[in-house]
Amino acid sequence: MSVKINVKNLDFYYGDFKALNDINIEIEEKKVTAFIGPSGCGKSTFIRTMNRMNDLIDGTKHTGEIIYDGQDIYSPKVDVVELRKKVGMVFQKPNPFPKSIYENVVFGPKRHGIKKKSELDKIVETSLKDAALWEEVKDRLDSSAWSLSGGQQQRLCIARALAMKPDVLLMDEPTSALDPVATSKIEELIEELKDKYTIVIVTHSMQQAGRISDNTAFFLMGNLVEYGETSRIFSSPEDKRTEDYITGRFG
Ligand SMILES: Nc1ncnc2c1ncn2[C@@H]1O[C@H](COP(=O)(O)OP(=O)(O)OP(=O)(O)O)[C@@H](O)[C@H]1O
Repeated sequence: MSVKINVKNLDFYYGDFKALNDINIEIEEKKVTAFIGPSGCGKSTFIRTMNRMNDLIDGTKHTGEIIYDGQDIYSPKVDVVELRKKVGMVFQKPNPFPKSIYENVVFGPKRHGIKKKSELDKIVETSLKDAALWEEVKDRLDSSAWSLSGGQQQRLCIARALAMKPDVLLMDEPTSALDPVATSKIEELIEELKDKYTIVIVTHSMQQAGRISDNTAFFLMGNLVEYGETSRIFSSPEDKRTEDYITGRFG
């Protein structure tokens, strides 16, 4: 197995509150890793540390390391803008910009200095194809992104992340605001994307984790209780707390 992100002894604090406690995990390359656990256990906090989105919140601090591409992402040598380009993120609620479909996809590449129309056109087509949205929007690229359905908007947000040519895609409950049909489209898409990208997904749905992930990590009150192959975690969990959670006996 090839490790893409190696987290070592990570503690994370909001002010005095310790939200993550001594997390150690190896995220496998080109696999889907699901984070599950009850509300407030630290799943979102943890996924947000992986591209330093928590830096935007005042009063946070951490100890430990997140090794990506051979170095700690919190090292002063790391350029956060470059890091977020390589480790892209898709959020719970689709959040396209109030711009056209085309402009949403090229937003990042343009900010990174790509100006040539032919190059931008190519990025739009490739990213939308990879996000399984091209066929639905190719004749209306100039329409507002807000004219799309929720599921289409979320695929557009995935296309927007893919336009940056990321290496890792972090998804924080990407289907929680979507209906079952749109959800299954995103799940199919994730299945396809893992050929090219390392994917980490936070999900409230154990069924979803079971359907789409290769590995599952179960969190409880800031601790990583158990981590392993999804089929094993769901069929024979080693920790009683994992078993209670996946069988619905938790709490
Ligand atoms: N910006 C913040 N400031 C202070 N505390 C926070 C902040 N964000 C999260 N927390 C706290 O950190 C803990 C973990 O929250 P987090 O959102 O990571 O959990 P979660 O497992 O993703 O929950 P959910 O499934 O409900 O989204 C919670 O106790 C939460 O109240």
